[in-house]
Amino acid sequence: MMEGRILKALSGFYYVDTGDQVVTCRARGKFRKLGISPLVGDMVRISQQPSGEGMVDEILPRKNAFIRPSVANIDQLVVLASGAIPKTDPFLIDRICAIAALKGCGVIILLNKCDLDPADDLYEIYKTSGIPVLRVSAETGEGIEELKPLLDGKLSAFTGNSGVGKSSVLNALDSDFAIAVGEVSQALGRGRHTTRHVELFRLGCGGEAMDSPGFSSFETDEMNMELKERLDETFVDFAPYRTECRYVGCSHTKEKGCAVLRALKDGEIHPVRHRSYLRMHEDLKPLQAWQQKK
Ligand SMILES: Nc1nc2c(ncn2[C@@H]2O[C@H](COP(=O)(O)OP(=O)(O)OP(=O)(O)O)[C@@H](O)[C@H]2O)c(=O)[nH]1
Ligand SMILES: [Zn+2]
Repeated sequence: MMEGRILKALSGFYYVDTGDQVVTCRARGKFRKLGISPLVGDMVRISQQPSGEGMVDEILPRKNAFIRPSVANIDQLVVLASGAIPKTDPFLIDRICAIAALKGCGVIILLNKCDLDPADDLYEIYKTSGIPVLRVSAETGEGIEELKPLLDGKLSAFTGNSGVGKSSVLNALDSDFAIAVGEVSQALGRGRHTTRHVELFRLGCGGEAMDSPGFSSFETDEMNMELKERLDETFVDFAPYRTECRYVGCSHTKEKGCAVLRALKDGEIHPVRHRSYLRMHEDLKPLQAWQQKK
């Protein structure tokens, strides 16, 4: 009996890192009967069959799980953004941050391509939000050393709009990343941009990371009743105010005596953050309990 983390799931095989080796495993039939599939990021108990084949016997309790990409136990989302082309819409960042908060995941915002553009607007928005924000450049290496300790000991999922530099930053952190990803693509006979699977990569500086472009499809998959009910909790910058509103259940949209709106007026909450909140609040409005999947 060994324990390890699933690094990769491909064609019914699970690649489990036990610390000193990566064991290729199949999953016990009971999981399918129970309707559970082991996910990348899962901590599992495995055993070795007499034939030498590994078997996933048990999935240890998950900290969290995501639908697309289907991964588990993410400690933090590293949200890449850029002030240069492609310029990042703060609404994308805010949606990701809200869902991360809902799932008990940390967030770091990286303003990449700062060699081209310092992304002052984005920096202003997040500086006061309580979400760590760091300027980096995969090109010049700026900020990369400061980033390393923030990743150490954690499982981080790198996300952000296409072309923002996720792979480039991962390469700047550890040049073996490109090689590891390249090998997989070659084995599959297609480029990495078309590969659909997710894979964890162990960074030389400590920590594990995954490149997960799929997280931009968050808005459709993870916009659910729970988010609707807890939306204001997921805006960490509202935390000091949202319990101070005059009315219990205040929606922080137009109520009299709303402490969030007061903080907005006083400049304590950035207007762009509150605008994102209003937009999400509107988007979630039509969602009814009966529409919930599963
Ligand atoms: N000047 C500059 N260019 C960068 C930087 N980071 C990435 N790039 C360039 O931006 C382009 C996109 O970078 P990628 O790392 O492929 O972006 P990605 O986010 O992984 O893109 P997808 O895989 O499409 O999601 C490439 O041409 C990079 O060379 C940077 O810090 N500065
Ligand atoms: Zn309020």
